[in-house]
Amino acid sequence: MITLDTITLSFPDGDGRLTAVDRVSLTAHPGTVTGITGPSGSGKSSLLAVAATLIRPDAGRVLIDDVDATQLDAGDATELRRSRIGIVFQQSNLLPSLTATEQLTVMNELGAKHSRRNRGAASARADELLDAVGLADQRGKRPHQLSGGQRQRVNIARALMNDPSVLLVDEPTSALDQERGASIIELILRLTDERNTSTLLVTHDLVHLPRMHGVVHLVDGRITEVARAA
Ligand SMILES: Nc1ncnc2c1ncn2[C@@H]1O[C@H](COP(=O)(O)OP(=O)(O)OP(=O)(O)O)[C@@H](O)[C@H]1O
Repeated sequence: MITLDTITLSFPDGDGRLTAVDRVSLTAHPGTVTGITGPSGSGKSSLLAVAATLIRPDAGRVLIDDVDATQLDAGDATELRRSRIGIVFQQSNLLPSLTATEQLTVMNELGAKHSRRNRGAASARADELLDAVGLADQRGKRPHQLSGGQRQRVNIARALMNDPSVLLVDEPTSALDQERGASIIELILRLTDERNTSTLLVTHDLVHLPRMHGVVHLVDGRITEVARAA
């Protein structure tokens, strides 16, 4: 579970500061996808970066399974991120020289020390996840040999490698056509259900929102609207 409690985040802006996220609170429960939407510059990616413990907010708490990440030192926050949080960035950041399987197994090396798998178990886990995202027959391919949709599936599988309880996804459909985008959203919904993750999904694509369990709408860093469970 993830709770963002009264998060405020600002950036230096000329002589003053620009408030990118303004007192935002939300909770995502296991097995649900909460959509975060809003116009360009409304703070969606900034909010996700705070949820990912990549940026410390000016104020507010980030509770990951009841641990307040904002109170941890950098090392413990990194450990928490690696063990509990899966992140799918907007830009595919797959490593060009690695096969799909290796993109996942390398995450095992980076995972929290106490939960690291041995090589065989990591490889079996990678196979199982690539199977789950529909890439069982593409395991040996490198990013340039995969389509945009397939690369996004590898990204999603990779984010799940270390059994996160929280899954954070930034604009997963932006580089895809409508049909492929819709199938990526369906995949995230299914994996959220099967793996019981608390998922936050940033999208500006309104067509996907009815499929989400909850939706928050941001304008100028503030929540202006909450639909359903969020
Ligand atoms: N590192 C930064 N330094 C300064 N200002 C920033 C930084 N990151 C974001 N901002 C500003 O914070 C505000 C929110 O940006 P953010 O990227 O979170 O919006 P967004 O809703 O994700 O936009 P988009 O849909 O275009 O990706 C914007 O005004 C942006 O210019």
